[in-house]
Amino acid sequence: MSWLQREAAEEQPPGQLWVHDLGGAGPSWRVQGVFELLANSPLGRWRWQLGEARSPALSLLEGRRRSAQLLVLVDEPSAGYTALMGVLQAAALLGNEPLAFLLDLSEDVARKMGAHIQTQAAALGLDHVHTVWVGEMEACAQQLGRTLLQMTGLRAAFLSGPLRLQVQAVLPGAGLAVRGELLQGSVAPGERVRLLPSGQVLVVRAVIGVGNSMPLCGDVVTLDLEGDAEVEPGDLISAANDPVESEDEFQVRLICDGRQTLSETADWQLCLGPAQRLRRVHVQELRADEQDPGRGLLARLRLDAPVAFEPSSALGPLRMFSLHEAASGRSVAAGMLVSPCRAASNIHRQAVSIDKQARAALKGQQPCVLWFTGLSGAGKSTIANLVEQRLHALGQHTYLLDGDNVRHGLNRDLGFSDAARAENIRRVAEVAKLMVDAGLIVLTAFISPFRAERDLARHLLAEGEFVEVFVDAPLAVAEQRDVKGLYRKARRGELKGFTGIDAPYEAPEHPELRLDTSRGTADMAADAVVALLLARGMLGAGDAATAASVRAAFAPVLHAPAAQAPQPRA
Ligand SMILES: Nc1ncnc2c1ncn2[C@@H]1O[C@H](COP(=O)(O)OS(=O)(=O)O)[C@@H](OP(=O)(O)O)[C@H]1O
Ligand SMILES: Nc1ncnc2c1ncn2[C@@H]1O[C@H](COP(=O)(O)OP(=O)(O)O)[C@@H](O)[C@H]1O
Repeated sequence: MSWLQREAAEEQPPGQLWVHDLGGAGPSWRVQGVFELLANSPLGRWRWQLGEARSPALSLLEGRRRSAQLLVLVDEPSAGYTALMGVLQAAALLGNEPLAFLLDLSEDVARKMGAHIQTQAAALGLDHVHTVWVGEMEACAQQLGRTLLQMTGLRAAFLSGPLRLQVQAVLPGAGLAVRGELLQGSVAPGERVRLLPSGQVLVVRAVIGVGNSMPLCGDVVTLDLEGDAEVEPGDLISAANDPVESEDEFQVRLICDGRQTLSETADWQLCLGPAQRLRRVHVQELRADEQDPGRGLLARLRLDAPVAFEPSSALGPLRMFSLHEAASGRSVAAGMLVSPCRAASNIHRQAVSIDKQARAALKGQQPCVLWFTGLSGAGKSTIANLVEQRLHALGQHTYLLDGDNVRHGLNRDLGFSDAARAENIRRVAEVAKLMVDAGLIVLTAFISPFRAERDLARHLLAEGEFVEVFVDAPLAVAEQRDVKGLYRKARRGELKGFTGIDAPYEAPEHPELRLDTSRGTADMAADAVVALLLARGMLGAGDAATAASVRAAFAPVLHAPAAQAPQPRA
């Protein structure tokens, strides 16, 4: 057993139970007995924590932020139906969270109250509300254990989503190892993951979970990671090609402790998810929700650094936070991220009558992106240029986005770290998508060394709109060409992190076209690209006459033997 495995096994935490006590008098000795039995039960090592007596919304939100299962303790018949309603409304506010009520009441009162809870829950559209009666302690512990497993099981539904793991601890020792709760998806050795908010891409060397079984959502796992990155508790590890967003300014909904009044001028700290990492935050535009005063306050928050978030997610740790007074550390409110405040906030998508198809039809073409990827000097720019000339001559509307040029303008703030390259490609992909929406045939010529970012670009576009062209020249050939003298500099050690020398290039596995530029000429390669577009019916889509003239112009290429023109991969 490695030190990492030993450490992971020792620190495997039990399930967390967040208890909201409706009456406020604390759990009776019988309830404590039930919890005691549950803590040592084969149905899970549940550890309970009593939430502070505060508003139900605040309390439940705090529990979900910690990723705990929510349990409401009802121990007086007079706890009243209004209070119960408050809890159910809070659960609805949080978005149909699984919730259990533990009824420490006489049997007939418990039965009536249980029926009432279920009726009200159904009226509010809550599907996952359970009631458990505290009768005989052993039986109650068993029923509660099964209920909790069922509630946890709901979370296993998240297994199919993209990976989301919040880092709770960075383990000391050699290499980079982190521990955190698997919130969604799965993770396996060899996978590329993206650390957020930094955007760094790392490779998973080993996953140490519970025993030898595959870790499930809710499990705490330890990841042994390959790569160099600054990781802190609170960071999020996500699927490399399906990351969540990061932002530093949000519209939020706040639920305050009844005794507190918030002020915009005070110093606040925010804690997102269960990782307990506090961030300085500036509260702005604090106001009541006039349309729905019962749902707390609305505010705009600006953090000192971006955080990974997913307001639309059902995962509490990616959208629920607690707010603390900076001076005392006291928690004064809980809240939910509603949306990021980008420059374009308050702008809503509008159905437009002139859409991509209409624009493309006017141009008589089928918009797409020709994504050229390959080593520096492989021939991306040369070939993309020639292809654009050919398409232009055929009356097609094009635009060429070239690495060197974009880096002088839109992306002048980006260097060549993994994260900067990823952001470079993300922005280019977004721009290309807009241009496709405008009806253009877009050509991009970027090294784009990582598969994940190229996949991201592919997924931004509709089926068939992304044509990946692998401009494949062996490193030795590209290096010998050394168009800009950069390989020589890199070999002399004057240029660090140069692709192919000391920075990686991940060749496409299934490109639409592979061009071996060490064999054919640039002209032949350009013809092959046009031939592919023709073969796919992507040129001259507007009218039959254009289509015929395009085909006539490229007849020699279409019939060229394989030896002369590189052919698309099957
Ligand atoms: N460290 C390092 N690694 C690779 N390339 C470097 C580097 N530093 C500068 N250059 C020059 O930048 C061009 C590549 O920019 P890209 O935007 O295409 O790169 S990336 O794919 O986003 O990583 C590339 O131009 P091309 O040869 O046209 O690809 C290089 O001229
Ligand atoms: N078959 C070929 N395809 C493309 N370029 C070629 C080919 N054979 C030789 N070259 C030369 O290789 C160099 C490629 O440079 P460039 O297009 O700038 O590459 P990159 O896009 O990777 O930066 C050019 O000088 C070009 O003339």
